[in-house]
Amino acid sequence: MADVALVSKLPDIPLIIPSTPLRVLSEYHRGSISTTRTSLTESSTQDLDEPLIPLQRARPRANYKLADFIIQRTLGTGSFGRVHLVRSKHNLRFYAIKVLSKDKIVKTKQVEHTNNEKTILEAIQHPFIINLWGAFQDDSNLYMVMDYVPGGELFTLLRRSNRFPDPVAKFYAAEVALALNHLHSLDIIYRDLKPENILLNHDGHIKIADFGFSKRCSSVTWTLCGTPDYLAPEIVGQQRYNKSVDWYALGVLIFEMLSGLPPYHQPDQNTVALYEKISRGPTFIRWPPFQVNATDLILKLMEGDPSRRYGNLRHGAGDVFAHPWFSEVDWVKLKSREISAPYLPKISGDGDASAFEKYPEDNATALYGRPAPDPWGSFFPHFEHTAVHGTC
Ligand SMILES: Nc1ncnc2c1ncn2[C@@H]1O[C@H](COP(=O)(O)OP(=O)(O)OP(=O)(O)O)[C@@H](O)[C@H]1O
Repeated sequence: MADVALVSKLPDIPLIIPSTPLRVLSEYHRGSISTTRTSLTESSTQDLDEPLIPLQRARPRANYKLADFIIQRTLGTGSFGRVHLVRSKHNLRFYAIKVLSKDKIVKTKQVEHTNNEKTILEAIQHPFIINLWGAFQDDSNLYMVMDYVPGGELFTLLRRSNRFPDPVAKFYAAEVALALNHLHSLDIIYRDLKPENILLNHDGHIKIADFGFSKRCSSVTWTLCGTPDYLAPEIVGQQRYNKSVDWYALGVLIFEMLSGLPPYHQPDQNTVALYEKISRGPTFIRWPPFQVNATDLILKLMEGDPSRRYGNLRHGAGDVFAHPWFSEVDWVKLKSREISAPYLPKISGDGDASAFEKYPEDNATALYGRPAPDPWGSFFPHFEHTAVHGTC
């Protein structure tokens, strides 16, 4: 392990952040996809798994209800609902609540993914992964109460900076690698790594959010899900795959951080053309002038054959940690957040949400907690039915 911590040098490296309006940035947000192939269902994958030891809760059970919070504003929107900044009426702290429409989840066949998100998140305690404090439901929606991460998305910082200098990309990549290693040690595949899902805390360290596609799996699985730019060739090729798809995605992330765009990006490219390029592999692309070690690690992570991919070899994540591109990283100090982050979000106070883009506040919040027919409640047994009726 290196004596000199990476990143003791990092704060000297200026990040050039032009003041691009956030609304423009949001147009480039990439949607995640999820399709469970009909011939091979999720349940068939269970048969291939060795039995898994049930996950333990990382925090004591907390019972929340809508009336415990005052909703402040929207922080983000997703396929099934919104994430709001809220304030607890009891301890006056700020939290983020993700609200998901049960109807939309059922209609898009995401019930299992949503239940996975909740059970997995409540079992994880890691410095670089979002904390889930509790979850509940009312007649129409599911609610997940998380720590509020005020620094915004790494995506926003990257688009505003155009690209990151090598040591900055290395800092974020190293924190992501630690988080992935932790997830994999619990047999969890994350499956949606991208800058949009990496949030920055007040101290500039990362918090990975959005576990909507994460899954416990000790061996292989089949579901086509993730974000097209970040899909490993075996997912695109509809083959079975394992947690090494997360290491592949780390390779794409490093490429995107260093160059500003993902490896196979082309404006107005359709998904079929993108998938063809992913299948052919990164040696066919024109490489920007990265440092030799960076290129080498990206190629080892984006290896098309999972049995030869870094992170999936005999030494597992150890090979990634020991790669020369990471040679300056003091992994122990990094994990304990003793290393200063390269960029400190400008946050004026506890509930400051200026790092997030502004979303029109529709009147959906007025409907939260309202009595309604509830045909889907039993599909979500881990979300307690505790919501009060009426406004919050
Ligand atoms: N704990 C949090 N603190 C601050 N902001 C958050 C938090 N969780 C989520 N967000 C914001 O809300 C956005 C949407 O959250 P998330 O990705 O979890 O929702 P989603 O519905 O699963 O989205 P998608 O459909 O894109 O997968 C995030 O990109 C982020 O900007």
